[in-house]
Amino acid sequence: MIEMHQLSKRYGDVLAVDSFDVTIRPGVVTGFLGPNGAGKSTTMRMVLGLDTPTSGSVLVNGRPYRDSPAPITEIGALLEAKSLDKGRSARNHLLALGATVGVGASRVDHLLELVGLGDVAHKSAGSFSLGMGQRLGVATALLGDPAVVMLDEPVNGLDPDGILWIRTFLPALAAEGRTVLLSSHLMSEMELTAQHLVVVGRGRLLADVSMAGFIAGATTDRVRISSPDAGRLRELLSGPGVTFTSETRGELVVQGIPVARIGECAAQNRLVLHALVPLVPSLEEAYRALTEDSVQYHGGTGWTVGIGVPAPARPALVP
Ligand SMILES: Nc1ncnc2c1ncn2[C@@H]1O[C@H](COP(=O)(O)OP(=O)(O)OP(=O)(O)O)[C@@H](O)[C@H]1O
Repeated sequence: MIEMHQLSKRYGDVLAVDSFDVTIRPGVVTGFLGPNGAGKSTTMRMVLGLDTPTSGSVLVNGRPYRDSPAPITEIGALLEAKSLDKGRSARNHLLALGATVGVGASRVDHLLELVGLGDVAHKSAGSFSLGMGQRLGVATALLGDPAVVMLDEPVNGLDPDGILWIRTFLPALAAEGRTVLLSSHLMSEMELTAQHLVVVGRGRLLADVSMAGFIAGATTDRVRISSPDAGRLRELLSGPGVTFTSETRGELVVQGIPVARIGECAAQNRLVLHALVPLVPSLEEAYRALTEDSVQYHGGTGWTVGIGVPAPARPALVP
């Protein structure tokens, strides 16, 4: 378990982490989300004792990580996949690290197989692709069979097979009773992997809530209509504030008009409906709605972050 108590970090004028009160619990994968510069890496560095909090504290399994008598069994982390001795083979890299903490060859070989590097165990880690380096980083994090696993962007550079592996592997680690904290900018993967979310923006805690609660709190007013009279319905529903975001033969997605009004309109005009479905937002839509005010670094394409509609009132996302 990771417990943050009023955890804060200031770099000069920048309050990178502002009074986080968060507990990352065992048994589930917790996703750590936030725009660039939100404070995720700073938080993870403080968890590991690599950065000292300006104020507040963070405990790993009940004590500061620096005070742990057997740190490698407390927490395994992947922060920078390429921080390894590139001259060594993958196996020798793990053996060298393992030797400092009493982990032997059989566990190293088991881990290499587990992360899919068994066939290249004797290749130089310096020749590894980004994705292979990520796999080796995950193996390194797991060397000490740690109770807490913390991975920063582990999916970065992985091929589809590797992405699928992370998607099943991390929930399996959590199901064993471990605490798993995962940061990623890949929303679709996060939605499939994490059961709980901690969302930060500009150093502030924006949400600490279950995945289901997060998505349920962000309603969209998009409705999918399937009807042989789709063209006529479109004419009748058109008006100020109403947009049609997708249209194929016999199907419309309309935004800006309540679902009940659409049904009434169809009934009044004796139009046949095959389906009238309020659309559930994706994690990406829910995330953008919550963080659109917290994005500091916008691209220069004229594209606006956010889903184009005002964020609806949402239930509290921080306990
Ligand atoms: N060593 C440092 N010195 C000064 N400022 C720093 C330092 N580390 C981070 N910052 C600042 O703290 C803020 C939070 O940075 P951090 O790297 O924690 O964000 P992040 O959420 O991990 O971003 P990203 O998603 O881009 O990795 C940023 O404004 C960053 O510029």
